[in-house]
Amino acid sequence: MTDASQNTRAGFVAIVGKPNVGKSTLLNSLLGVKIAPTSPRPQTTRKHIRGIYNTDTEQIIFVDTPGLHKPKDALGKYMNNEVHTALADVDAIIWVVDLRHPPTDEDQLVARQVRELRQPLLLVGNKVDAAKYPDEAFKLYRALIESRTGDTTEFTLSAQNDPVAVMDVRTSILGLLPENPFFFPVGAASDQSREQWAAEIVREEAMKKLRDELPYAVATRVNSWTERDDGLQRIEAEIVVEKPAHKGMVIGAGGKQLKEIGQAARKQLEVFLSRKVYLGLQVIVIPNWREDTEALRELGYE
Ligand SMILES: Nc1nc2c(ncn2[C@@H]2O[C@H](COP(=O)(O)OP(=O)(O)OP(=O)(O)O)[C@@H](O)[C@H]2O)c(=O)[nH]1
Repeated sequence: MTDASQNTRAGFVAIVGKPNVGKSTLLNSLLGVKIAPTSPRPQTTRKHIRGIYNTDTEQIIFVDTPGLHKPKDALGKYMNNEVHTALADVDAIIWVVDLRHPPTDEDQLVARQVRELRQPLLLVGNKVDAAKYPDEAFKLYRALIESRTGDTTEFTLSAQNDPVAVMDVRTSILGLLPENPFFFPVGAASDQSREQWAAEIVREEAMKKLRDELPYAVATRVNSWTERDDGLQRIEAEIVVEKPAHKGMVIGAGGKQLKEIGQAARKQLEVFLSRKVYLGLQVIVIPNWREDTEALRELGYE
């Protein structure tokens, strides 16, 4: 009998870091395909999204954690729980920091978590392309975890436009994988359903357009997805807001903003699906959904 586990190595890797440092961007480059949503606003990644990288004999399962922050409401608490769950049982941790700035309180919070963990750590100093004093900044981040006992490997890079450096990170991770059979069938790129993926793209585009506090009160879901004989993908989605007053803000004067959100999302979906897409978008109100455990579950935050 052949035992696949003799020849294969596989493991889980968590990506941590405060909001907006480039975790999703790094994950996307590590995978080579777009999985997690990226946008210029912090806290875009609310879901526990995994991406999987396969070679013939190796499998890396990435756990993309939401930004660590001080919980303000039920959603915030959910997010911090996610971070703990993600870190408890992984084989390696990638901590992403933004080299454009020295560490903040939020980085200290992440560092406190990372310090306690014995797994190998990859400290990734990101956005070096836009950093004035990257070496000085890196020193300050390194100092936050001086007392750590586990191995630390350091990288300075630009997740956005330095694929060669990102490949070094991936090679380093591959070297850390324990002997294991594959956890997921080869060919699986993500454990998200296509509906969840499309909903994230709609949310990403909505958040780019919306201003101030509103984006954090926006959730999205896809209610139906059908394929016509000619290949057209018909997707019906909802943007969920928590107050009636927010509805109009999302729709915009004469429906202009909703139309723009829909167009931008449709374009993205068409690129990734290589198919024509019809995207139907509705805005609905679920009062205070962020405080409502039931609604959070319904919207996929569990
Ligand atoms: N200049 C520069 N910007 C980058 C780089 N990597 C990411 N960014 C930008 O930083 C912003 C945040 O990137 P994300 O990947 O969404 O960050 P994140 O850490 O996943 O954010 P959250 O989901 O809020 O936790 C986006 O506007 C990215 O385009 C980089 O290497 N250089």
